[in-house]
Amino acid sequence: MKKIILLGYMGCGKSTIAQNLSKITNIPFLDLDNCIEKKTNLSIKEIFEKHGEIYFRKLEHEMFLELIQSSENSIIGLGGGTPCYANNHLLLQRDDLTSIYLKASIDTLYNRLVHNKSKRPLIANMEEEEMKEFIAKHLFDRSFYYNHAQHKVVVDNRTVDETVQDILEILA
Ligand SMILES: Nc1ncnc2c1ncn2[C@@H]1O[C@H](COP(=O)(O)OP(=O)(O)OP(=O)(O)O)[C@@H](O)[C@H]1O
Ligand SMILES: O=C(O)C1=C[C@@H](O)[C@@H](O)[C@H](O)C1
Ligand SMILES: [Mg+2]
Repeated sequence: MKKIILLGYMGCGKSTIAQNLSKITNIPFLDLDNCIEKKTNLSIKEIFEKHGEIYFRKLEHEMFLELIQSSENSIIGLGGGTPCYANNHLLLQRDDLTSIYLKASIDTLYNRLVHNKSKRPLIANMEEEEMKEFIAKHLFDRSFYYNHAQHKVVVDNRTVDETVQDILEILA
């Protein structure tokens, strides 16, 4: 069985969907952000604060490689920016992986992130008014990388269960 990679913008539901997919399929779930936190013993927020984003992107690339090179079956939830740095987007196309972009609109992302931004360093200090414009621009820049995924699932107006079903159809 190929490793399943879920990717997409912050708040698109990678961690939530991966956890639910894991319960149904019995395939273990690994969250790339959590793996980095465990390895460094620091939160993502602390890594950004203490060492800066470039250092985080290096750790992220190394952890991504480590996870896809292991022989274990797994569902891997990437960080929101993982495909956009260090040529990670090219790894999404490997034959031994199934990569799935969870595609959410600007409105869906804004509504999910606006009250839940403190653990996300890129938006933590932003006023609500500037957040929507930031998400719109950022998503536009990042879509090029996200679109390298082998599959795309639109998550707007879908429940967690519906999105999990959409993914199961891709895997069937
Ligand atoms: N239909 C849905 N599918 C997925 N998540 C949903 C849905 N409806 C609401 N949510 C909520 O949206 C949020 C999605 O956040 P989640 O942490 O899963 O995203 P993420 O893509 O892992 O973000 P990050 O890149 O910041 O780790 C959660 O609070 C989740 O409960
Ligand atoms: O979108 C991003 O660049 C990020 C998303 C999170 O998952 C974390 O990986 C970190 O906060 C950076
Ligand atoms: Mg997550």
